[in-house]
Amino acid sequence: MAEQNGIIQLKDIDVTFHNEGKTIEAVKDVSINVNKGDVFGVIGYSGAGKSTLVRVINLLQKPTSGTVIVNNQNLTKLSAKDLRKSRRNIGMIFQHFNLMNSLTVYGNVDFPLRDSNLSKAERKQKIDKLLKIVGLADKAKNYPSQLSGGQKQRVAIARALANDPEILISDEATSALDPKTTTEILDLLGSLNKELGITIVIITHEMDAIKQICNRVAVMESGQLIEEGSLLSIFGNPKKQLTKDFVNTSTHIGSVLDEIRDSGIVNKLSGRLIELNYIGDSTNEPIVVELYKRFEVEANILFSNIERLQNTTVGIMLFALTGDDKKVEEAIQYLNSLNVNVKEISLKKEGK
Ligand SMILES: Nc1ncnc2c1ncn2[C@@H]1O[C@H](COP(=O)(O)OP(=O)(O)OP(=O)(O)O)[C@@H](O)[C@H]1O
Repeated sequence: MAEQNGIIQLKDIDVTFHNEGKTIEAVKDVSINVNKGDVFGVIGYSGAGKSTLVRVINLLQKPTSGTVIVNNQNLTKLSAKDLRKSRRNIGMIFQHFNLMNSLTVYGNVDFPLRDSNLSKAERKQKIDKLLKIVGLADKAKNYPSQLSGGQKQRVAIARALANDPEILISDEATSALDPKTTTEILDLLGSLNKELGITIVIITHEMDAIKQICNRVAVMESGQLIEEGSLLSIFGNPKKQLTKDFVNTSTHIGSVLDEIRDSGIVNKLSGRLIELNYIGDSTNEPIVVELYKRFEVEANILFSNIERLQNTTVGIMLFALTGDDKKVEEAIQYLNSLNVNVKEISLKKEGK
C-alpha cells in the first residue's frame, strides 16, 4: 500500500442512488490514496462506478458516506464558498469535451478566469501560454465546430488548467478519439504531469491508456475496488481475474490462447502449455536455453511479448514444454523457483 497522506484521500466511500424505487450501490466502501505527482489510473468496465468515484474527488458527486480529503482539507466539511475555492485546484476533462460552442477557443479557455483577479492583459498572457502548452496557439480564434476531436480535447485541457490546478481528473477523455489521437492526448497529459508536476487521475476501460502514462492502477468492478498497485505489479503479477483479463487485452495473450484453442493447432500441440510472466531481468531466450541445458526439455515458443514499462522489462511468454515427463515436471518446478509467475494452461476448450 502507498503512504496514506496523499494529495487525494478517499476513505470508505459509499455512493448509493435511489432511482424509480430501485437502489443502486454505485460505489461500495472504496478507499484510495493518490500521492502528489501520481498518474493514477482507475480501470473497469462500463457501470463499474468509475465516474461516480472520481466525481466524488471534487464533490461533483456527494458521497452517501465516507471522507474526502484533498490537499489536507476535508471537503465534506467546507462551506459552499470554500468548496468553490478548493474546486479550482481540481481541473476536469470529459469524454465529450463539454466546450461552449458559441465561444471561440480563446473564449472557452478564458471562461474559468472570469472570476479571477487577473487583469485583461494578464488573462491574455495566461491564455496564450496555455494554448501554446496544448499546441493550439494558432487556433485561438476558431470555434469548437471548426476543430477535430483531438483539438477539442486540447482546448478542454487548456481550460482545465486555467486556474493552475494541482490535480487534473480525466473522465474517459480519450474514449471518443481514434488510437493515434488518443496516444497524442495521453502524451500531452504525461508531459503536464512531468513538466508541471500535476497529479492526474484518469479513468478508462483501456489498459493501453493505463500502460502509456500511469504509475499506479486501481481496478473497479461492481462498485468495488478489487485490486490496486503499481503499474508494474498490476502488469507483472495481476491477482484478480478481471485484472488479468485487462492485462491480457493489452498483451494480446488472451486472443492468442483463443486462437490456439479454436484452431487446429491445439490438436497438433504436444507437451504441457506454460504461460510465464516476469518483471525485470529475466528474458525469454535465456530461460528457454536454460531449460534445455538443465533438463533436456524443449520449449516450443508460441507467443512472446516484451515491453518496457517505466524503464523496466515486463515479459510474457507462452510455450509448450516437451520431453521426458519427469524432466518436464522438474523443469516446471525449476521455473517455479525463479522470480517469475508460472501458470499451466489447459489445452481443452474453455466454456465461455
Ligand atoms: N445519477 C445517477 N442516478 C442513478 N444511478 C446512477 C447515477 N449515476 C450513475 N448511476 C449508476 O451507477 C452505476 C455506476 O455508474 P458510473 O457511471 O459511475 O460507472 P462507470 O464505471 O463510470 O461507467 P461508464 O464507463 O459507462 O461511465 C451504474 O449502474 C449507473 O447506472
